[in-house]
Amino acid sequence: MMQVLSIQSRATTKESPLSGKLIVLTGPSGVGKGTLMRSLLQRHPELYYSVSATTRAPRPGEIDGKNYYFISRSKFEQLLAQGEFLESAEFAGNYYGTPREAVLNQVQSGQLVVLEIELEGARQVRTSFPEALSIFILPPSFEELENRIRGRGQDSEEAIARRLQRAKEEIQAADEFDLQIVNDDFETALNAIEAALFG
Ligand SMILES: Nc1nc2c(ncn2[C@@H]2O[C@H](COP(=O)(O)OP(=O)(O)O)[C@@H](O)[C@H]2O)c(=O)[nH]1
Ligand SMILES: Nc1ncnc2c1ncn2[C@@H]1O[C@H](COP(=O)(O)OP(=O)(O)O)[C@@H](O)[C@H]1O
Repeated sequence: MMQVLSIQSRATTKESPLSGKLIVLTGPSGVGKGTLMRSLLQRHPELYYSVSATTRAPRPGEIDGKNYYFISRSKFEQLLAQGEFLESAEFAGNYYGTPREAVLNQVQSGQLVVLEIELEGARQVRTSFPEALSIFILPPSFEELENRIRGRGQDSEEAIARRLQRAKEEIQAADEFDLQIVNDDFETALNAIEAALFG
């Protein structure tokens, strides 16, 4: 369960200068972000992967505190009101948010911190952390995206429909990001992310 973090006082909307590096990874549901992140973390365990809070129910195999902090809507709204999130958004009927203090501490201690977040959250981070590196993961085609989200077998028909509708809007925004990487061949995409992070 996520600890309620100490309240951060913020004089300005811009966060303090960073000594580490913040990376934002965004892409439509089902494109392969989670799979890419798991492989990247296996190659680079020194990366700090920001665990988000969400009101979505856990999928089979998802662990509280590892994949997400799974919390109630009232808890999420309490944390949001207390300014505990670096960014937050509603996506497909659930809330998602990045714990502010954990991320700031890690970046300010010189870590490479990865946020795997959707488009609205990425836009908020772009405002408060203009120096963050933002990467958008694209599917090779919309049909392939649908095949993957169905193939994953973890979303209801209603959830799939909502996610695919949102995916059309998100893909239109890909050019807002510093880098667009097509996740067609998995290893190629993984190597491209690695090259972006480590040069
Ligand atoms: N804004 C924001 N989006 C998040 C956060 N955590 C996860 N997301 C995004 O929420 C969307 C839905 O995530 P999830 O329910 O795990 O579904 P999936 O993308 O199909 O695996 C994805 O685009 C995630 O990248 C967060 O803390 N903030
Ligand atoms: N390059 C790829 N080619 C084919 N299938 C992929 C590829 N990358 C991921 N997948 C599969 O697509 C599905 C969705 O991947 P996932 O990582 O859950 O997406 P996201 O986290 O973006 O929602 C999973 O079944 C995953 O194994």
